Amino acid sequence: MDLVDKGAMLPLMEEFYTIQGEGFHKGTAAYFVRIGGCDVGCHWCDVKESWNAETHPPTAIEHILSNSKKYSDTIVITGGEPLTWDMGPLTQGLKAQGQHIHIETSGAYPLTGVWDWICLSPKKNKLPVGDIYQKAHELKMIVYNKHDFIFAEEQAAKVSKDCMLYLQPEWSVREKVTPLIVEYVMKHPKWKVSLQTHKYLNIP
Ligand SMILES: C[S@@+](CC[C@H](N)C(=O)[O-])C[C@H]1O[C@@H](n2cnc3c(N)ncnc32)[C@H](O)[C@@H]1O
Ligand SMILES: Nc1nc2[nH]cc(C(=O)O)c2c(=O)[nH]1
Ligand code: SF4
Ligand SMILES: [Mg+2]
Repeated sequence: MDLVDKGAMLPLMEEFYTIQGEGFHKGTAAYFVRIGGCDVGCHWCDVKESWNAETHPPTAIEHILSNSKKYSDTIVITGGEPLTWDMGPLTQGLKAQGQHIHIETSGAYPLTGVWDWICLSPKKNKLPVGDIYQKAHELKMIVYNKHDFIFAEEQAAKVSKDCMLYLQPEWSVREKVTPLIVEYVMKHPKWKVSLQTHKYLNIP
């Protein structure tokens, strides 16, 4: 649809007020906006229901703007893969309301929108494109197996020197990989551990 192509409407899956569970801003209250649509296809993705954009109603950005304003100064745009869509209109609207805007992205599509915080989480099957490596504030690598440490270092070589580096266990194998991450971070202290703390807290 034309309005979706322009970013004036977006396939909205859900919006919820919670605590950022992961990465640098872990522990901070934030309003999450989950946009449907992703073709990256991570086999361990914890929101596969987001993938098919057609199952999520095209929603006017004005609706997202007025809802988000009621809840928080900090907005996290996630998905699905939010950069599937033009994030310009939504983020300009949020900025105009004085909100801080964060994105959770694989970087698989060109960066659009204005952002206060970019969390880049690269995926092997569809690598980040364009200049997002230099713009990312944090790099959050998911560890499912041992090879993911090698992939993590390859990706860390591409980000800016000020970018925070996180290793996060893939949830279904957390008992196996968390000890490996702990050992790795002690050996390579430029990395920090990120846990999906919202799942331990039983919050969204
Ligand atoms: C669901 S994704 C949506 C945003 C974007 N598509 C991305 O992958 O960055 C949000 C975050 O959850 C992470 N994630 C997804 N499934 C996970 C899992 N099973 N275990 C740990 N982290 C996961 C992603 O790597 C990403 O950092
Ligand atoms: N609480 C909470 N924190 C999160 N950080 C990143 C999430 C995401 O799915 O993008 C997420 C999420 O789904 N819930
Ligand atoms: S890129 Fe993100 S939303 Fe898409 S499949 Fe991977 S983890 Fe899931
Ligand atoms: Mg999540």
